[in-house]
Amino acid sequence: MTHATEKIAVGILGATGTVGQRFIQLLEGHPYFYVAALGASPRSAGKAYSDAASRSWKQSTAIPAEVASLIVQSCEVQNFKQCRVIFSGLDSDVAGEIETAFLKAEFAVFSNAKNHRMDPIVPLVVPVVNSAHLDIIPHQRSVHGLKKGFLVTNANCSTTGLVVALKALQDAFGPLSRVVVTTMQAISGAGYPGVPSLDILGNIVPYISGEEDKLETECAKILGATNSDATGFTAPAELKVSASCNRVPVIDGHMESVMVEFAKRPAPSVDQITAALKSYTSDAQKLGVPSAPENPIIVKSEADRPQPRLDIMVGNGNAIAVGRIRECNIFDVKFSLLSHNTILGAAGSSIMNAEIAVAKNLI
Ligand SMILES: NC(=O)C1=CN([C@@H]2O[C@H](COP(=O)(O)OP(=O)(O)OC[C@H]3O[C@@H](n4cnc5c(N)ncnc54)[C@H](OP(=O)(O)O)[C@@H]3O)[C@@H](O)[C@H]2O)C=CC1
Ligand SMILES: N[C@@H](CC(=O)OP(=O)(O)O)C(=O)O
Repeated sequence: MTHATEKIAVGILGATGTVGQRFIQLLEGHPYFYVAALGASPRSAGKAYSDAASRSWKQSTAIPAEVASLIVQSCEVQNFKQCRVIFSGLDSDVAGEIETAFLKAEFAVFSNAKNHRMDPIVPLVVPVVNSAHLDIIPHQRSVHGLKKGFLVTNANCSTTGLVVALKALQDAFGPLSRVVVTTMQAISGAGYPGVPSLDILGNIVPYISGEEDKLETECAKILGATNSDATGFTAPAELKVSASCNRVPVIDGHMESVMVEFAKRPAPSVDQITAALKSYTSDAQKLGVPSAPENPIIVKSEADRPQPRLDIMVGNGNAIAVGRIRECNIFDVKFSLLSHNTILGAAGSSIMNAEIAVAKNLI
């Protein structure tokens, strides 16, 4: 059989960027999807992908041959008619309007950009945490008068790693009251060409524009639930998150130092917390989608782990690594976590969300 009869045609918007490239790499040989169209800015439109991305391609695998020769399109709906699914890695300066146009044209849109994340009828889904939030899609469709189209967003990449651990703790021990997180974020988080080498080599920059606000607001939406008629989301009342974000000279992988306080007393012990993190499972696993990691959380027992260079590919980049779980003399527990910012933190989550949407017959 041909691709078209076996697999679902997908388009990638922002295909030349850091996230777009990761989509192309992860979709090579994907069992459900094949790349049928690519979009980027007017600077790239009209060129073969291999020419448009010749300088910016930074993946450790080559551009797949069937993608290299595709002509990059401008991000207009009529250029993607053959696609059912749109993965967006668009710059947030343009993502809002372009993604809305694709939604209204009945595409299933999976976005990495911040623009629609806090929209009250858009699910903000980390696939190993809250895929149940896809239940709002029938309501979203009815609001927009759509039959097949919908829009799902991923979280900010630092939020993504954090909420996996927080969800495991919330499921096991009830509501969390306070979370303090300090991030050490890789330069690939800033896209390409990103942070100038003179700013980051041998240095740490204690500021990432807008990042702390996103961590502080997105966690509550993700850790909340859909309301009883699946027309909105309710956030956990108790949760307060405070974030401090830093850019560090690491290529891929966001590390986070996390302190957590539980709402209920007495707080669980370090052993109970460790066991809960190790045994955490997600709906993505239960649905058996191809990208779901066997264990969403890998607990490292060595005193000096996780580390980006050694642990970044846990679960093929779709799990998080947690270590240094210990008592905290201000809150209840503290630990370090690591997640892949362009896999689980971006393209990998979008792809797993789309796999889940297929499993739930939304596509
Ligand atoms: N990098 C990461 O770790 C994460 C990124 N994100 C989000 O994902 C999105 C992409 O990020 P990233 O890949 O890092 O960014 P990049 O800057 O590397 O890529 C941006 C992409 O957007 C395209 N683009 C820019 N302007 C336009 C335009 N006017 N019309 C159409 N396309 C345009 C670019 O095309 P061209 O090459 O032609 O200029 C490029 O393909 C952003 O919204 C970002 O916030 C989310 C989570 C993690
Ligand atoms: N701001 C993140 C990446 C990103 O683009 O996030 P967002 O999609 O929330 O703007 C980083 O710099 O590491």
